[in-house]
Amino acid sequence: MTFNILISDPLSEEGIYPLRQAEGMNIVIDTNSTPEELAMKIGDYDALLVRSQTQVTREIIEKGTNLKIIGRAGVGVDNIDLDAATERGIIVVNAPDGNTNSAAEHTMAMLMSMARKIPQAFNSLKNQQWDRKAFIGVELKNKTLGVVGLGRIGAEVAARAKGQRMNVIAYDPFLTEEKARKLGIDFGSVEDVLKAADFITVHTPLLKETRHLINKEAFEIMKDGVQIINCARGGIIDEDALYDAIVSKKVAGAALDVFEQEPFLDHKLLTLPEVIATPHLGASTFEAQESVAVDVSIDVVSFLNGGLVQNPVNLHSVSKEVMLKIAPFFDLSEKLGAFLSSLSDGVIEEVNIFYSGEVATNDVRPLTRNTLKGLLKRNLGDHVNDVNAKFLADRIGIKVVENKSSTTKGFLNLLTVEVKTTNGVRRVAGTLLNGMGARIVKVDDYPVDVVPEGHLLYIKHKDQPGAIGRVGTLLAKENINIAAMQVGRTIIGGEAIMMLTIDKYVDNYDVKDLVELDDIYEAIAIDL
Ligand SMILES: NC(=O)C1=CN([C@@H]2O[C@H](COP(=O)(O)OP(=O)(O)OC[C@H]3O[C@@H](n4cnc5c(N)ncnc54)[C@H](O)[C@@H]3O)[C@@H](O)[C@H]2O)C=CC1
Ligand SMILES: O=C(O)CCC(=O)C(=O)O
Repeated sequence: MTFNILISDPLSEEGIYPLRQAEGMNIVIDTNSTPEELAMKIGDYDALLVRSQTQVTREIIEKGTNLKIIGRAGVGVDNIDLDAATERGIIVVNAPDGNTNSAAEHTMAMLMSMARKIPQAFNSLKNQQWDRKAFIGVELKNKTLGVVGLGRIGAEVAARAKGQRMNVIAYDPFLTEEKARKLGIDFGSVEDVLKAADFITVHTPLLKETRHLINKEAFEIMKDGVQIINCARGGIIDEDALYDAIVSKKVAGAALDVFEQEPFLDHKLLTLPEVIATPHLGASTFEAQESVAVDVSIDVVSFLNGGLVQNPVNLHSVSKEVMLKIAPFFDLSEKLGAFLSSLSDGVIEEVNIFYSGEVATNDVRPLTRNTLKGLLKRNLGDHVNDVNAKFLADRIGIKVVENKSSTTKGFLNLLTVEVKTTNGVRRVAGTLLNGMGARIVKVDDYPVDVVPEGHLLYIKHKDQPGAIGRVGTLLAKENINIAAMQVGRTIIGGEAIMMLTIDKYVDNYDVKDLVELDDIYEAIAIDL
């Protein structure tokens, strides 16, 4: 099988080695297309690899009819319409660790350059001026660095600033007093950080909550003469407010690697001598570029070959150890969902999934997604996958509830799926038998022992002599051969079920005559 891979931003050639080495990867590097051209050709590709320049808009994603995976060689995914990708079942992966060090080093380079006015002094010297008075800087030692966002990069910057003998105060929604103490830094609210700092550096993603986090009001509570760094994302700082704060001398310096609109050639902030800037170079080192390209290439190859990914962005991930424990249940969970999609009728309102036994001690969300995939595929088609199954269930208005119990009767592990529809409740339970594979062990309240694969027939009947014979005779007339059969009942002479494995595909129309027979109540074809 051959996969077409489009690389639309410059990626490190060494970094894409895992792609080049993998079998069946047809790699096209095209970094010059306009958005319109990209939209025209994206339909030919299975995977798209980008850095921050390509805007992967909803339009491009919707035209990517064969697209299965988008790889972002870097951290920020604000250039990718994640909702559109999720809706279409396209997985987005990134490379969150590969450029942390480079971005932290760039932040420190910007901090020091700004504090000592190095770019301004260099420019002056190039203009043949030997001016030693205009470029008096400030020391970092004993000054306070305020870090807003203490994630991977923020934490690295904080550690380096301490090496410069700075005091560090940080705010991050996940930062506790204890963690701060361990790192040897102070912690406080955003306001505390803004009020205390001589230098402020932001390291959050650009989100609704962080857009213009540093705005006019924020500048007002800062110390006079504060200096600001943004090597995270344009838009976290309100550029108009920053301009005014510099002009009014509230802010003595700004070091910017990222901007609200990129790329640009003219920017009003660059007319101010207090501002130094780089064109989004935080991750631009050989090491970082190789590392991020390797990370996404490995994920793309693995995913296209049916394997797991390390850094999914629009899919909840679990650790490798958990994945190893729950992976044996993947197929069973999807089959239980598929079984119920045939067994139940009416509009699905609620899905309850009960995990019992050892499996329940793990994070089972990937299994829940798989169950939903099996359940929804019959009506929504093959585009339902791990990425969009939960999204689609939510959109349709299906309530999904996970229930866990570490004990179970009889089986080491038991997965029970219950579907409530406008017509009632149906339930199926399955397990993995040691060395014997998956089994369906209960349908509604009836115990059975059925291998969940192939063409199955579920028949509900009265538990009395002759019922099985009548079913066999009618199926023989239709040339439907029975390969295996299981009968389950709760009380003698009451209602019972037959689970038949048959040798050919049939649909409910093919078996409609069964329910005309005496004492046969339901006959449903189930294809797994
Ligand atoms: N200039 C460049 O070339 C590069 C820029 N970046 C950008 O740097 C930023 C940080 O990247 P990482 O450290 O890898 O991300 P990360 O996910 O490790 O850290 C982000 C932190 O921001 C925190 N946060 C979220 N909302 C917040 C809020 N309202 N206030 C304070 N903190 C908040 C999060 O809790 C998290 O700890 C991202 O925007 C990323 O895109 C990353 C690499 C290179
Ligand atoms: O690809 C790049 O150079 C930008 C890196 C970046 O901004 C990120 O990883 O968030």
